[in-house]
Amino acid sequence: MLPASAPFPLARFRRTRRTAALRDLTQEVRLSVKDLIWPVFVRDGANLREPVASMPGVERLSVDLVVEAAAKAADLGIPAICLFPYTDPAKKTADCREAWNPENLANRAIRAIKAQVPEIAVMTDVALDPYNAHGHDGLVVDGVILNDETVEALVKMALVQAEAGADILGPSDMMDGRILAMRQALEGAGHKDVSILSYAAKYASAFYGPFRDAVGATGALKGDKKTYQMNPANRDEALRLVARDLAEGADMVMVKPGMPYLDICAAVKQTFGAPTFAYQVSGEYAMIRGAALNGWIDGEKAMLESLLAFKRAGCDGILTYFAPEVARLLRHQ
Ligand SMILES: NCc1[nH]cc(CCC(=O)O)c1CC(=O)O
Repeated sequence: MLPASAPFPLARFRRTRRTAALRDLTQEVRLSVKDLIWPVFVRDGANLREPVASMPGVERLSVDLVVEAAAKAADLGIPAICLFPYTDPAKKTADCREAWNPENLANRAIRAIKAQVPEIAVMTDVALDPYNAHGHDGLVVDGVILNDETVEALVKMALVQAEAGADILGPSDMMDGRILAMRQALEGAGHKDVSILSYAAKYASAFYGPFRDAVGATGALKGDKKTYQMNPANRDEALRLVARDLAEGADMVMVKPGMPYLDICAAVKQTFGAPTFAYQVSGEYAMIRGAALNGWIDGEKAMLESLLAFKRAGCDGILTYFAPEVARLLRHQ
């Protein structure tokens, strides 16, 4: 459809921009607190908060403080929180067994939040990178990231997360076949109502740098993730991956990173009409926050504009480290 318009001066586009009321009336998409998923970093200990140097304003929180943060997020109306553990290096092993320890940090955090703030949806990260010393999302043998063996490990990890009470599993590993394997295992174990939000189109991106700092994986990563994460040049492949993951039983899909991949967000939503999310990743956060802290841009306006752009692209929601701040700003709009 080509939007119709009369020739000038019959059409004057500035008429509907003249006042705030007219601009509000003709606004096409809106950002709501209900669109937000808040990623948080969890660490061991009690009453501990630790700043993440490359993400000013973001902290790693001990489980007790994550529960408090979840309660605040729920009060603000944020529907979901997504947990990323900062794992004790002593617990990292080649076989990644801490990943399916029911008492690991992530699972303790899930249980604590669900016990005290049941109304907020808890999303997890399903990938092995917090649990091995090399920082890869899968099992590594002789420098090769194994696919099928990793999928078996991810299934065990997914099951303990579901057991701990997770509402949404977030496989971020980019192995092939993991959605079907997880979905079948969940059905078999009686977790038929646990959702999977597949990181379906996840690109091998430089924008994850600050996150790897936050989870303590920066120095550790050997090489890069290009044999499993996508080539930033590819668009058709993203659509094939989304089709595949939906066919394997994903309830929702994600494009990641966000801002440099809005074309992919739009194509995914238009093609499949499935619940589509974007992850405004750590490097995107750092760019906006860093420029704002230097006085180079208006941070609040830039964060709101960046998130509105995801809605315009067709996303149903956004994972963003700005979630609580944005929720507060939206209350006063
Ligand atoms: N399983 C790894 C994972 N899960 C989420 C992110 C990145 C999130 C961000 O940058 O904010 C990453 C990093 C990576 O793939 O190396």
